[in-house]
Amino acid sequence: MHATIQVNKELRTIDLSRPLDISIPLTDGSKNPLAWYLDKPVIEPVRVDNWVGQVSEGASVNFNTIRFNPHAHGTHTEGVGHISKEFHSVQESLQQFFFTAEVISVTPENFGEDLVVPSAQLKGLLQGKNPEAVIVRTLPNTSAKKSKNYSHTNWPYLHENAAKLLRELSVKHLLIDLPSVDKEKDDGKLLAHKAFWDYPKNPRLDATITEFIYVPNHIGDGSYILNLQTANFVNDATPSRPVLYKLL
Ligand SMILES: N[C@@H](CC(=O)c1ccccc1NC=O)C(=O)O
Repeated sequence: MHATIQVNKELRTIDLSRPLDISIPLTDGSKNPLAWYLDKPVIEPVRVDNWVGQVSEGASVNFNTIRFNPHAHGTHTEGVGHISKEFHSVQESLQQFFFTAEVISVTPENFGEDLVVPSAQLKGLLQGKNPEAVIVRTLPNTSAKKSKNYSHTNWPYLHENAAKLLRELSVKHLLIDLPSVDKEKDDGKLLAHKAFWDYPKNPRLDATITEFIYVPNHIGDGSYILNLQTANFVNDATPSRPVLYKLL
């Protein structure tokens, strides 16, 4: 099924039968990716007295309870409520689900002991484009990202000015293939989160950050339509499933 959509004044076509999924599936397996010092998710049948919620154990249905953390266990989308004193559900920040998007591949640069994506690199890669969403793939891009335990690894992060640049370009949705856009252990500074959301000065309630995506190498850099869907959890963050469609 093809859909023709109007993007600004141009008509563009996408093929809905060719979704490019850039989420990481959440499982209770030992290969599920991890961060923030948590153990893997738990998916287990409900047990009440002698009853086990599993068809192979005699129940009529499979009836699992899932225990997981959206920030630690895979692809998730968050709003400014992730860092604010006041409660804000990410759902307040995501009320439309299709966006113009640009995939860029960045090479984090040495910065003291850290690897950082500087503003100038983002600026160069965006080539003056003005998408609603920017999808950041960090290089090297290996499939090990889908099953990595990131705890205590000091992963690469966006320089505060890189996040600020995206805000100044009015980018509403920032997606990245790391557990956080910020440094793992930063004493709570969260500089890139704050710069992107303009928090606390002028909090951007209509902007989201999606972390822990994986952009397979067969998806080239360039322009796409992004469908960003989440489970409807009322929380600062929720598991999400970003899907790209190539512009034909
Ligand atoms: N970088 C922060 C910690 C942080 O961001 C964080 C810590 C535990 C669980 C989740 C965190 N951030 C998640 O998005 C710090 O070092 O204080």
